[in-house]
Amino acid sequence: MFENEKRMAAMEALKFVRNDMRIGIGTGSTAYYFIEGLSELVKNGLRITGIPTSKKSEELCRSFNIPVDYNIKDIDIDFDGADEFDPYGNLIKGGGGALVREKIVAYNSREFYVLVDHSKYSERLHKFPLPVEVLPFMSEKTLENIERLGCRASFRDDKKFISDNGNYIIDCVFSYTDPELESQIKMIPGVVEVGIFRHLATKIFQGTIDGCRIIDVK
Ligand SMILES: O=C[C@H](O)[C@H](O)[C@H](O)COP(=O)(O)O
Repeated sequence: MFENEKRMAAMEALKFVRNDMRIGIGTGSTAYYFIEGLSELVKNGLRITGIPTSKKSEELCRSFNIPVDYNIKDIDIDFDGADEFDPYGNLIKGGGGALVREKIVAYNSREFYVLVDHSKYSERLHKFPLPVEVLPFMSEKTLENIERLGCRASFRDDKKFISDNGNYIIDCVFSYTDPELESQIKMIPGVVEVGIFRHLATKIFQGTIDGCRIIDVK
Protein backbone atom coordinates (compact mmCIF):
# COMPACT_ATOMS: atom_id res chain seq x y z
CA MET A 1 0.00 0.00 0.00
CA PHE A 2 1.13 3.56 -0.81
CA GLU A 3 4.19 2.14 -2.54
CA ASN A 4 4.79 5.31 -4.53
CA GLU A 5 4.71 7.47 -1.40
CA LYS A 6 7.15 5.15 0.34
CA ARG A 7 9.46 5.25 -2.66
CA MET A 8 9.33 9.07 -2.79
CA ALA A 9 10.16 9.37 0.90
CA ALA A 10 13.14 7.03 0.43
CA MET A 11 14.40 8.85 -2.68
CA GLU A 12 14.23 12.24 -0.95
CA ALA A 13 16.10 10.92 2.09
CA LEU A 14 18.81 9.39 -0.11
CA LYS A 15 19.78 12.93 -1.17
CA PHE A 16 21.29 13.38 2.31
CA VAL A 17 23.76 10.49 1.97
CA ARG A 18 27.37 11.56 1.34
CA ASN A 19 30.65 9.79 0.75
CA ASP A 20 32.24 8.16 3.82
CA MET A 21 29.10 8.38 5.93
CA ARG A 22 28.23 5.62 8.38
CA ILE A 23 24.50 5.11 8.09
CA GLY A 24 21.88 3.13 9.96
CA ILE A 25 19.79 1.03 7.59
CA GLY A 26 16.23 0.38 8.70
CA THR A 27 13.79 -2.47 8.30
CA GLY A 28 10.47 -2.83 6.50
CA SER A 29 8.86 -2.05 3.17
CA THR A 30 9.80 1.65 3.14
CA ALA A 31 13.38 0.93 4.21
CA TYR A 32 13.48 -1.54 1.33
CA TYR A 33 13.14 1.30 -1.19
CA PHE A 34 15.92 3.14 0.62
CA ILE A 35 18.20 0.09 0.42
CA GLU A 36 17.38 -0.42 -3.23
CA GLY A 37 18.16 3.23 -4.05
CA LEU A 38 21.31 3.11 -1.96
CA SER A 39 22.54 0.08 -3.87
CA GLU A 40 22.35 2.10 -7.10
CA LEU A 41 24.44 4.88 -5.56
CA VAL A 42 26.98 2.35 -4.28
CA LYS A 43 27.13 0.76 -7.72
CA ASN A 44 27.95 4.21 -9.08
CA GLY A 45 30.86 4.71 -6.69
CA LEU A 46 29.37 6.07 -3.42
CA ARG A 47 31.42 4.94 -0.40
CA ILE A 48 29.39 4.34 2.77
CA THR A 49 29.26 1.84 5.62
CA GLY A 50 25.88 0.48 6.63
CA ILE A 51 24.67 -0.61 10.05
CA PRO A 52 21.54 -2.72 9.36
CA THR A 53 18.78 -2.94 11.97
CA SER A 54 17.74 -6.55 11.28
CA LYS A 55 18.99 -9.79 9.81
CA LYS A 56 16.64 -9.24 6.89
CA SER A 57 18.10 -5.81 6.10
CA GLU A 58 21.61 -7.17 6.54
CA GLU A 59 20.87 -9.90 3.98
CA LEU A 60 19.46 -7.31 1.60
CA CYS A 61 22.53 -5.10 1.99
CA ARG A 62 24.85 -8.00 1.35
CA SER A 63 22.85 -9.08 -1.70
CA PHE A 64 23.17 -5.51 -3.06
CA ASN A 65 26.92 -5.29 -2.21
CA ILE A 66 26.34 -2.54 0.35
CA PRO A 67 29.21 -2.68 2.90
CA VAL A 68 28.09 -3.66 6.41
CA ASP A 69 29.94 -3.19 9.70
CA TYR A 70 28.55 -3.40 13.27
CA ASN A 71 31.76 -2.23 14.95
CA ILE A 72 31.06 1.42 14.33
CA LYS A 73 31.10 3.99 17.10
CA ASP A 74 29.65 7.05 15.38
CA ILE A 75 26.67 6.71 13.08
CA ASP A 76 25.99 9.82 11.02
CA ILE A 77 22.37 9.27 10.01
CA ASP A 78 19.96 6.41 10.64
CA PHE A 79 17.25 5.92 7.97
CA ASP A 80 14.24 3.84 8.99
CA GLY A 81 10.49 3.51 8.59
CA ALA A 82 7.78 3.78 11.26
CA ASP A 83 4.31 2.42 11.91
CA GLU A 84 2.86 5.67 13.26
CA PHE A 85 4.08 9.17 14.18
CA ASP A 86 2.59 12.18 15.93
CA PRO A 87 3.16 15.96 15.57
CA TYR A 88 5.98 15.85 18.14
CA GLY A 89 7.93 13.17 16.27
CA ASN A 90 7.03 10.38 18.70
CA LEU A 91 6.96 7.07 16.85
CA ILE A 92 5.55 3.58 17.14
CA LYS A 93 7.90 1.03 15.61
CA GLY A 94 8.23 -2.74 15.54
CA GLY A 95 5.53 -3.79 13.11
CA GLY A 96 8.18 -6.00 11.52
CA GLY A 97 9.53 -7.07 14.90
CA ALA A 98 12.87 -5.26 14.58
CA LEU A 99 12.38 -2.67 17.33
CA VAL A 100 15.31 -3.64 19.58
CA ARG A 101 18.05 -3.26 16.99
CA GLU A 102 16.22 -0.31 15.45
CA LYS A 103 16.19 1.54 18.75
CA ILE A 104 19.85 0.80 19.47
CA VAL A 105 20.87 2.15 16.07
CA ALA A 106 18.58 5.21 16.27
CA TYR A 107 19.78 6.05 19.79
CA ASN A 108 23.41 5.91 18.69
CA SER A 109 23.00 8.03 15.55
CA ARG A 110 23.60 11.76 15.31
CA GLU A 111 20.51 12.14 13.11
CA PHE A 112 17.51 9.86 12.73
CA TYR A 113 15.51 10.28 9.51
CA VAL A 114 12.13 8.55 9.43
CA LEU A 115 10.61 7.50 6.10
CA VAL A 116 6.83 7.10 5.94
CA ASP A 117 3.77 7.33 3.70
CA HIS A 118 0.95 9.75 4.50
CA SER A 119 -1.14 7.13 6.35
CA LYS A 120 1.32 6.89 9.26
CA TYR A 121 0.38 10.27 10.75
CA SER A 122 -1.86 10.58 13.84
CA GLU A 123 -2.63 13.55 16.08
CA ARG A 124 -2.33 11.09 19.00
CA LEU A 125 -0.75 7.65 18.75
CA HIS A 126 -3.62 5.15 18.70
CA LYS A 127 -3.82 3.38 15.36
CA PHE A 128 -1.04 0.81 15.55
CA PRO A 129 -0.80 -1.77 18.38
CA LEU A 130 2.33 -1.10 20.41
CA PRO A 131 4.97 -3.82 19.90
CA VAL A 132 6.96 -4.84 22.98
CA GLU A 133 9.80 -7.39 22.83
CA VAL A 134 9.96 -9.72 25.85
CA LEU A 135 12.15 -12.59 27.00
CA PRO A 136 10.45 -16.00 26.63
CA PHE A 137 11.15 -16.72 30.33
CA MET A 138 7.86 -16.27 32.28
CA SER A 139 6.48 -14.33 29.35
CA GLU A 140 2.83 -15.04 30.33
CA LYS A 141 3.44 -13.13 33.55
CA THR A 142 5.16 -10.35 31.62
CA LEU A 143 2.09 -10.08 29.39
CA GLU A 144 -0.20 -9.86 32.44
CA ASN A 145 2.00 -7.14 33.93
CA ILE A 146 1.84 -5.13 30.73
CA GLU A 147 -1.97 -5.50 30.58
CA ARG A 148 -2.20 -3.97 34.07
CA LEU A 149 -1.15 -0.69 32.45
CA GLY A 150 -4.50 -0.62 30.64
CA CYS A 151 -4.24 -2.46 27.34
CA ARG A 152 -5.26 -5.68 25.64
CA ALA A 153 -2.11 -7.62 24.84
CA SER A 154 -1.35 -10.73 22.78
CA PHE A 155 1.69 -12.66 21.65
CA ARG A 156 2.42 -12.05 17.98
CA ASP A 157 1.37 -15.14 16.00
CA ASP A 158 0.72 -17.02 19.24
CA LYS A 159 4.46 -17.01 20.04
CA LYS A 160 5.38 -18.33 16.61
CA PHE A 161 6.97 -15.00 15.76
CA ILE A 162 10.53 -15.01 17.13
CA SER A 163 12.61 -11.83 16.90
CA ASP A 164 16.18 -11.66 15.59
CA ASN A 165 17.21 -11.75 19.26
CA GLY A 166 15.31 -14.98 20.05
CA ASN A 167 12.46 -13.27 21.90
CA TYR A 168 8.66 -12.90 21.63
CA ILE A 169 6.79 -9.80 20.54
CA ILE A 170 3.69 -8.77 22.49
CA ASP A 171 1.31 -6.43 20.64
CA CYS A 172 -0.54 -4.07 22.98
CA VAL A 173 -3.75 -2.27 22.10
CA PHE A 174 -4.16 0.95 24.11
CA SER A 175 -6.99 3.37 23.31
CA TYR A 176 -4.19 5.97 23.29
CA THR A 177 -0.50 5.07 23.41
CA ASP A 178 0.81 7.81 25.68
CA PRO A 179 4.55 8.19 24.91
CA GLU A 180 5.11 8.29 28.71
CA LEU A 181 4.24 4.58 28.74
CA GLU A 182 7.68 3.85 27.32
CA SER A 183 9.44 4.03 30.67
CA GLN A 184 6.58 2.40 32.60
CA ILE A 185 6.57 -0.65 30.32
CA LYS A 186 10.36 -0.81 30.24
CA MET A 187 10.40 -1.10 34.06
CA ILE A 188 8.56 -4.45 33.91
CA PRO A 189 11.02 -7.34 34.36
CA GLY A 190 11.19 -9.46 31.21
CA VAL A 191 10.62 -6.51 28.88
CA VAL A 192 13.56 -6.12 26.52
CA GLU A 193 12.38 -3.06 24.60
CA VAL A 194 9.29 -0.99 23.86
CA GLY A 195 8.28 0.19 20.38
CA ILE A 196 7.76 3.82 21.47
CA PHE A 197 10.58 5.99 20.07
CA ARG A 198 10.67 9.41 21.80
CA HIS A 199 13.11 12.26 21.28
CA LEU A 200 14.95 10.30 18.60
CA ALA A 201 13.60 11.39 15.20
CA THR A 202 15.24 14.51 13.78
CA LYS A 203 13.51 14.64 10.37
CA ILE A 204 10.43 12.90 8.99
CA PHE A 205 10.12 12.31 5.25
CA GLN A 206 6.46 11.86 4.54
CA GLY A 207 5.55 10.69 1.05
CA THR A 208 2.36 12.31 -0.22
CA ILE A 209 0.30 11.98 -3.36
CA ASP A 210 2.38 14.64 -5.12
CA GLY A 211 5.84 14.47 -3.57
CA CYS A 212 7.56 14.34 -0.20
CA ARG A 213 7.11 16.62 2.80
CA ILE A 214 10.14 16.99 5.09
CA ILE A 215 9.23 17.73 8.70
CA ASP A 216 12.01 18.97 11.00
CA VAL A 217 11.36 17.65 14.48
CA LYS A 218 12.00 20.32 17.11
O1 LIG B 1 10.02 -3.63 12.91
C1 LIG B 1 9.84 -2.98 11.87
C2 LIG B 1 9.98 -1.55 11.75
O2 LIG B 1 9.78 -0.79 12.88
C3 LIG B 1 9.46 -0.90 10.48
O3 LIG B 1 10.30 0.18 10.24
C4 LIG B 1 8.03 -0.44 10.59
O4 LIG B 1 7.21 -1.55 10.88
C5 LIG B 1 7.54 0.25 9.31
O5 LIG B 1 7.52 -0.67 8.26
P1 LIG B 1 6.92 -0.31 6.84
O6 LIG B 1 7.83 0.67 6.21
O7 LIG B 1 6.88 -1.64 6.12
O8 LIG B 1 5.54 0.23 7.05
